[in-house]
Amino acid sequence: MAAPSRLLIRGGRVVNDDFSEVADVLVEDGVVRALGRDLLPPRGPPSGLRVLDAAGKLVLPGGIDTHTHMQFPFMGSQSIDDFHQGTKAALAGGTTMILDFAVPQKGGSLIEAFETWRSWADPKVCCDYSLHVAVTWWSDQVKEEMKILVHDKGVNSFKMFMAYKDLYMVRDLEMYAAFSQCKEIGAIAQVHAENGDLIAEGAKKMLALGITGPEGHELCRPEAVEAEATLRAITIASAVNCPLYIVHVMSKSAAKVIADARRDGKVVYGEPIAASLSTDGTHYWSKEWHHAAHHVMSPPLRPDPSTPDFLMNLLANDDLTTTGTDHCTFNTCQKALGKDDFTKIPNGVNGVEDRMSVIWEKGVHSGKMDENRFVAVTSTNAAKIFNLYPRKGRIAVGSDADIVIWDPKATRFKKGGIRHFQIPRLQIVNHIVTISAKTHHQAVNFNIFEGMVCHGVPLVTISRGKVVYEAGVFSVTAGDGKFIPRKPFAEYIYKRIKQRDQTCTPTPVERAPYKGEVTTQKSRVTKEDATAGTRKQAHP
Ligand SMILES: NC(=O)NCCC(=O)O
Ligand SMILES: [Zn+2]
Ligand SMILES: [Zn+2]
Repeated sequence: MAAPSRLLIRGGRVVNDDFSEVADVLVEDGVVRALGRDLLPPRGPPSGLRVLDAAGKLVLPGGIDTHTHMQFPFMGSQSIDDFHQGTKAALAGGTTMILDFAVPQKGGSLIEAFETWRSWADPKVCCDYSLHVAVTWWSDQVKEEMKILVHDKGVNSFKMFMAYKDLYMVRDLEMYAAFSQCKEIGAIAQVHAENGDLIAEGAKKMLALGITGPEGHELCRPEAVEAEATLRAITIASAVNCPLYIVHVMSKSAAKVIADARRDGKVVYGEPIAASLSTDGTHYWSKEWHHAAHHVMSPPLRPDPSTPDFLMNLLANDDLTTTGTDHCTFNTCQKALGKDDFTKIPNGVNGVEDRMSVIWEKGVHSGKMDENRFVAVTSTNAAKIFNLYPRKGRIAVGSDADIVIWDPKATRFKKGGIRHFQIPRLQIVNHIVTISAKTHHQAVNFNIFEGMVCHGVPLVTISRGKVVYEAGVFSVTAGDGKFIPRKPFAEYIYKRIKQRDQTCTPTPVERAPYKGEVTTQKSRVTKEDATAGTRKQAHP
């Protein structure tokens, strides 16, 4: 990346998760150097300082998308957004960091998977990124590799799949072992919570009924299948006092399980995604096969149309904590691998470019959350959980200058008549964005948010001090983004865990030794003994 420029973002309303204030932000060498009123000298900007006027706009920490799958080899295909186009699209939507997943095959090395993903991402990424690593099987080698990944490679989160039977699915005892190791090395356990056995049986049943279309995908994995696995994962994590993060919360039932667990004091976090917060599973019944197929993801979107509102309310009140997208895109011809059998449709939807505007629209514009909560759920909470805070997820002196100048007002430029202008590949009318596959920057040829009108618009995106996207134009090159290593034992999640280890570990009851008679133990109980025993009990 070219030498970071000096920037002064002037007069905007700086929004953090806990506080908003009108202030200038001075950016130098990729970080925030100063924050305050009237930072511009009265004689004007010194040479080499670019001034961005943010009056009337919001100045937000860049978004952190906690869940993406760029160029993921999956279900006989590879997701079409690679680390280049996918991260460029992220920047256009106001997201300045993604957390992607390195996923080894069963029996494969976690470290090799991690290095493979790095070799794909490093030369291509346009925004900063980090990697979660999946645990798809269990052995001493996996246990050791988790430790190495944490100590030497900057990983502090491991994901277990409870679904995708025979591919990635792990069983309860494997999860117990993996969660125990996470706790030992200071990582957070993540789960894709769905009962893989029930799904496999349900899928057979649907196919036997002649249901081969995308509706079969939802029918074989109803809400209870997600809720049961969510509760099971929380129960296992709680048994080993390990912090747990439930990825892609898709249903009201699963969200209720998480909310109940949090109210019970469990250290568990739920991540709804842009899709589950704004659209629903009625699309699976569309008469257009390609339309229905483009919504196929796991867990599925829910046919209950009250789901998005419900999840957004829980996100607003902290029952749910972060937001991702599970951005894992496949073009129509790739989805068509499953044209005769829904189980073969590559799973995944878009969202990396859309998340910020969608959550603004459905969360803030709707009145469910304020601008500070918006920042909490789109960046700060993720930064805290994954130990990136306050480098990321905050605008403060010393933080990385990952900043978005955000226009929250639909008609602020209007002075008589509609100001309607078109800038390359982004259609804005009075700064209202209408999402469309025709104008988005994502590689995929379909957008599940097609036609959604959003009032919150990223005008300028700044990545580590450099303006990378402005008025529809990119100034970024593949490889400009950086891998951001993460340290273990994030205080935000581990303070409670450590304290509980000290104070909540069971201790034996101190009592005088039993001095009475003890029956002799027999190596094998005969039928006569058993009968005699029963008689003895019945007539003491
Ligand atoms: N979610 C999905 O459908 N595709 C990506 C893989 C996963 O996260 O389960
Ligand atoms: Zn998943
Ligand atoms: Zn995923």
